[in-house]
Amino acid sequence: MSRIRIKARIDRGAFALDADLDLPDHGVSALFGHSGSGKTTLLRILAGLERAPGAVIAVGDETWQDDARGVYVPTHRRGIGYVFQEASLFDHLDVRANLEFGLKRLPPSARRFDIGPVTELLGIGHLLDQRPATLSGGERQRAAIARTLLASPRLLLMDEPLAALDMKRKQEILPYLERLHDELALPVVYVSHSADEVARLADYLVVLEQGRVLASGPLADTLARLDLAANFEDDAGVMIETAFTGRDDDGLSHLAFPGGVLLVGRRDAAIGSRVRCRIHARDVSLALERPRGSSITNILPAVVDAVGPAAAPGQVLVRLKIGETTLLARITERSRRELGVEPGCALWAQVKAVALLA
Ligand SMILES: Nc1ncnc2c1ncn2[C@@H]1O[C@H](COP(=O)(O)OP(=O)(O)OP(=O)(O)O)[C@@H](O)[C@H]1O
Repeated sequence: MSRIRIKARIDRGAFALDADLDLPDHGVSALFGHSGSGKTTLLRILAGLERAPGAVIAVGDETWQDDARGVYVPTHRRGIGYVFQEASLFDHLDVRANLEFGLKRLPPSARRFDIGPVTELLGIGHLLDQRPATLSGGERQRAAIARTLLASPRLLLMDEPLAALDMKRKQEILPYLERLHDELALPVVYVSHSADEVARLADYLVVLEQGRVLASGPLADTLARLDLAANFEDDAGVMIETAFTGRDDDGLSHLAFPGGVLLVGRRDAAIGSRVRCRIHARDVSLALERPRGSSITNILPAVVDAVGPAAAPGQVLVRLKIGETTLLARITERSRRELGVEPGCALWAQVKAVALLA
């Protein structure tokens, strides 16, 4: 299978980056890490905006940098679309002219996307005659993404595209980013320091810390790793792929996963459709016997797989298996001791909240 290969070192004195990554050439790969961990630096090296001496950068069968072989493809010939935190649009042009800007520079044979489908995808068809200054932050960002797509990139790089937006605008734009993910055959490398954003949008996750790659793997497996939980802090938790299997008369929807079923609020979906669920470790508690008289709907039989430290002092994370599916629970060290929670224990996981991501 075709891959995105990034092998790069850079030494800035106070900061050193040393990465050797092999990302899938499809879907969304997230670069996650705290501020200053090197996410943007890595993206800039991939784009050719910053040159790491000796680096090897290859996307599929195209090599963009291999200094040992004297290969260096400049940024403008890499076929990259770059979306930044702040939407970059020409303020003196209306949205339509902004969109046409990238498109018109390409010969028709090189155009992968058309204005109609792209404006529909990003929900900006009604904004085409407006100037960027009259748009909301979320609309501007959607227009900027549309413009980038219309330049027909081979690879889309997104650097915290939601960071400048408030929560309401973030929620407004996320469904469009999901559609991008589902409907376009365009690999995306997405920089974020939000575990929840990553859980919602990514397929593959790279965790960076102080310029080093701590982990690199499929999203669900990587979010479920106990040794990384401290990096996700209060947002530690898993992502579970489920299938909608039906609804009870009282409106509760059934989401099946390998090992069990989650019951969630009303959801209108086609039978069999896939739903991503996010369960934070902070929303899972444990009981040795099946709780009775609890208002919690999702109480699942589980077996303890491993126990590790949580980011907060006095707390631990417990990795659980429910059939083939992994769940994380955050409890206090005292509860762990008192309940005797050890690998191999069979107990009950009470899930207080399930966030439906798509
Ligand atoms: N042009 C530069 N020259 C020197 N140092 C830089 C330069 N750009 C970034 N740095 C430093 O390199 C380190 C990594 O920065 P980078 O922007 O890659 O991190 P990041 O993970 O993207 O952070 P953030 O989430 O805050 O954007 C930081 O210590 C930063 O101060």
